[in-house]
Amino acid sequence: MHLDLATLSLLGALQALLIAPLLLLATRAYTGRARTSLRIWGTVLVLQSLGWLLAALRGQVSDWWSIVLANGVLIVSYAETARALRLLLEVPQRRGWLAAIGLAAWLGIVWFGVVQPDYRTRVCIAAAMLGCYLGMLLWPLRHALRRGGSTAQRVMLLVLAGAAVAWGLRLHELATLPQVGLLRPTPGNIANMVYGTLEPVFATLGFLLMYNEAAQAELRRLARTDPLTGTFNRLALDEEGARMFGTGAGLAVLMLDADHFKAINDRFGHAVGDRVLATLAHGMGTLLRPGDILGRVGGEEFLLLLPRSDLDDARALAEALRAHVATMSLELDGEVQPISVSIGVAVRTPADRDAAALVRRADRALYEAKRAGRNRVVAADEAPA
Ligand SMILES: Nc1nc2c(ncn2[C@@H]2O[C@H](COP(=O)(O)OP(=O)(O)OP(=O)(O)O)[C@@H](O)[C@H]2O)c(=O)[nH]1
Repeated sequence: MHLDLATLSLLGALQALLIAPLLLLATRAYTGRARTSLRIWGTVLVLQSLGWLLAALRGQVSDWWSIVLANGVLIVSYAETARALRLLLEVPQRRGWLAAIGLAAWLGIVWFGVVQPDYRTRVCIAAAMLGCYLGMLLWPLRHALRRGGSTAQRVMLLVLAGAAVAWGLRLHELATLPQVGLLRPTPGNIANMVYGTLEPVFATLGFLLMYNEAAQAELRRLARTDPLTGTFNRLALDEEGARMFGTGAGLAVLMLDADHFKAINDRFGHAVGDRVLATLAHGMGTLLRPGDILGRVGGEEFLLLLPRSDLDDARALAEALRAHVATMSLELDGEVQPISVSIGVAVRTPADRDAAALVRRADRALYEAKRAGRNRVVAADEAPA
């Protein structure tokens, strides 16, 4: 069987070129991080196809095209690949490092490509650069996989490992074969070209799987978040409440309600009222322990789930929250406006059948706190303090 490496390279270029517009078109339907990562990946494919095309023309066009420009374009595509994947892995971009590694490699390749031609040194430089980029992906991927990881991340790990193996073979040949060259049909070169030809499909599949996973996680986060305050919403509170109740451990629930909130809305307007709610949520959030769950159940009412807490813990936190809010001076339209919250507390008892029963008792305690004059804490089944 005769494998023509230039033809393989062209096939890789064609594949990447066919997939790229589909991805770039698809970006229109998305926003935010999802859109940015898809766009970067689409650009990566365009750059790769251009790079492979120029590389395939080695010997037929000047070295400035097939070495200097081809490598420059491919290096940018590898750096952008790392950027797109780091975006999906939610780790800092390190754009400075990506650019510095790419530039150093490109300068080295230009020097040993045009000024003092040396194929072996060029391949070593390219391998070192790819090694750095691979490291910048494998490190966060390893961390993600250690925390459980996902199928998509494992697929991406295989794709990256495939690239490392193909390059390892190429380096091995570089050290052992007397005659080397990009388009010589040696096993290492063939493995590299075959991998390079298939890579746009495999890597894009891995990327899309990871992308889909990140999009799902983002959707789930949005579906569980109250957009006004950034705290959990009722759906998340129901789920978390059921989960905490299901553990059988101690559980306390605080129902908090801003006092005379209607007056703030009436006087300063709904938009200012919204800002007050966000400030309240943020202020209360600063007093919570890891694992405590704060959410808005609606209007000016918040629910706080306190796992592994007894009545003393819950009352102490409720009192701290009440006191903290009472000292928050809100400057609204140039006026300092006092604000307070009333809080109902309930802790799990053997009679509670589910978390909802606990919430109902906290709600009744809150009603008692309001009735007793507001700005106070009342525990369920207790007389108002
Ligand atoms: N700005 C803003 N106001 C809201 C929102 N949801 C509900 N409200 C308002 O919150 C106010 C709640 O009023 P009430 O239920 O009478 O309670 P209150 O004035 O706080 O009085 P007490 O709870 O009895 O102390 C109403 O004016 C609602 O319009 C919201 O998302 N944003």
